[in-house]
Amino acid sequence: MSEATNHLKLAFLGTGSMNGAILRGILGAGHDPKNITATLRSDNRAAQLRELGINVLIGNEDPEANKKATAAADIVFLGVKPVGITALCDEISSALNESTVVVSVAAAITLRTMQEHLPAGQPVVRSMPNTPLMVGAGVVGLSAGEAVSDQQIERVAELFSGSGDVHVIDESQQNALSAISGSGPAYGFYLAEAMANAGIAMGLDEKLATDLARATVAGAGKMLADPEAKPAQMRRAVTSPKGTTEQAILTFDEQGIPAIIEAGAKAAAARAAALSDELS
Ligand SMILES: NC(=O)C1=CN([C@@H]2O[C@H](COP(=O)(O)OP(=O)(O)OC[C@H]3O[C@@H](n4cnc5c(N)ncnc54)[C@H](O)[C@@H]3O)[C@@H](O)[C@H]2O)C=CC1
Ligand SMILES: O=C(O)[C@@H]1CCC=N1
Repeated sequence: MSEATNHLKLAFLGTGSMNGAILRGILGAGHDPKNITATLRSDNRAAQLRELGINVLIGNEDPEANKKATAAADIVFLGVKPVGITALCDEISSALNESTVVVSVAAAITLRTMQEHLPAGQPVVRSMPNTPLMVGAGVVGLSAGEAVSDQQIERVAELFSGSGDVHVIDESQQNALSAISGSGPAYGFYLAEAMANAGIAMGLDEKLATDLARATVAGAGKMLADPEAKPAQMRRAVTSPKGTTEQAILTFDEQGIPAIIEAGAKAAAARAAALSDELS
């Protein structure tokens, strides 16, 4: 991380699963914790966050928490649920400097919707991160609003790039990206869950079955982390002709697993499109 980026003051408003993961990724990449303020609604997880050396403000104790964090920040990450984003934009508008970059991590909320609830000309970035950022293995898609300069989007990209792959994309691709990499960690966990249950169904005890599934999906994921990795080729390397894996893959294909995964991803993207309309 460059010195200039390390010195940026960051505010995380609504520090739950996703903003918490981004924050841990950024700290893991070496950002100075003293330059980070996180807000929470209640003090449930405040102690945990304070252990990271960052400043924590709690909304229930200080109604100005989000505004105070915003006023001191160069970049503000909005990490509340999609339904809460426009109210949060309204709440912080008066505390923003004209050069403060507002980055939303919310699914479905468009740049246009945010811009309508922020001062005219405010630089806004729509992002779709994922939780593996917290272990330095994340993915994020970024789309810049009209007022964002090249330097501002580069700074946001640099912040994320210490803990994951960054893709700057057209906003029209955000829902599809969200359906693959935003929701995708849940698909990986779902696969591990289903594999563990299959082991139990074949008589393994729960702990052994879960350990086998967890470590195997994690190991495959580690191999896939190589940017040159080719999933289909790697799958074939495990699949001996007339061997055991081949029987599993044939069964998956016969039962339509690839089409089921496509249908699931399309359903996620369609939900994002519907939410965009509902919350615009
Ligand atoms: N969980 C995930 O894997 C991903 C989530 N997202 C997006 O991240 C956003 C947050 O989702 P999660 O982190 O899963 O939810 P979460 O419920 O874990 O986190 C939201 C946090 O914001 C706090 N909060 C709500 N209103 C607040 C306010 N006005 N001021 C301060 N704090 C406030 C809540 O108490 C909670 O701690 C959503 O918009 C979602 O679309 C995006 C990509 C992946
Ligand atoms: O399920 C959700 O709405 C969020 C957005 C992408 C992943 N989790």
